[in-house]
Amino acid sequence: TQSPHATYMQKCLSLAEQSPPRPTNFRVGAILLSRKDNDPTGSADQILSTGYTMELAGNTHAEQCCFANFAAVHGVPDDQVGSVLPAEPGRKLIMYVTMEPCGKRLSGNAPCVQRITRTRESGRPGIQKVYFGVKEPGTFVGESEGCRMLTDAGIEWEHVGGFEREILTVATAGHEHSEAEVRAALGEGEKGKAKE
Ligand SMILES: Nc1nc(=O)c(N)c(NC[C@H](O)[C@H](O)[C@H](O)COP(=O)(O)O)[nH]1
Ligand SMILES: [Zn+2]
Repeated sequence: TQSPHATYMQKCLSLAEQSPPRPTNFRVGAILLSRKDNDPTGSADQILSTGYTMELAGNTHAEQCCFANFAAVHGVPDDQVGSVLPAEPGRKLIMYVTMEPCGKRLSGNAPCVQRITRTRESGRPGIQKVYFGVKEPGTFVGESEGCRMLTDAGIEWEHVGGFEREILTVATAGHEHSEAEVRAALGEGEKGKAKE
């Protein structure tokens, strides 16, 4: 059975390409969906929302826009999105995102891992699993904390391989040394050469 992860990662990449390039963040795309239990091909998936970096006004992240878009459709403020996300038995909420959700932001705005964990408040199941295409490169915050924080919050995560170079190229398009950053993140920097 063909897993749906690659298809969704490519959809997230298309979303990320709509993000305006900036030197101060990464261009990322995110999809929120509801998946029926024991449906490995995602044949019964229901897409609930999508988002990309700076889709909404201000210094907004893809995951943040994904939640904000859903909250807007349901007439609640962003920080109450958990109260309107579906909580159906036999289905799970899943997020696909091109880059590991941030655990820390230089701007000091609420990190996306916090926004994801908050969907599990007041007894609602919220987001159960996050699939991402690359770990966050060290450009802004050094060693990324997102995965560890998701695990600490009891949220599963999984890396979907195969799109690293494309994801990083799109993510860093607004950066002055994008190519070097991509090579470094892929481990093709000085260290990489030594291995050859
Ligand atoms: N997963 C993820 N989705 C995004 O949409 C996005 N822009 C980032 N980027 C992570 C990076 O760590 C922060 O962009 C910098 O730390 C700057 O912080 P601000 O974005 O200004 O709050 N990460
Ligand atoms: Zn974020």
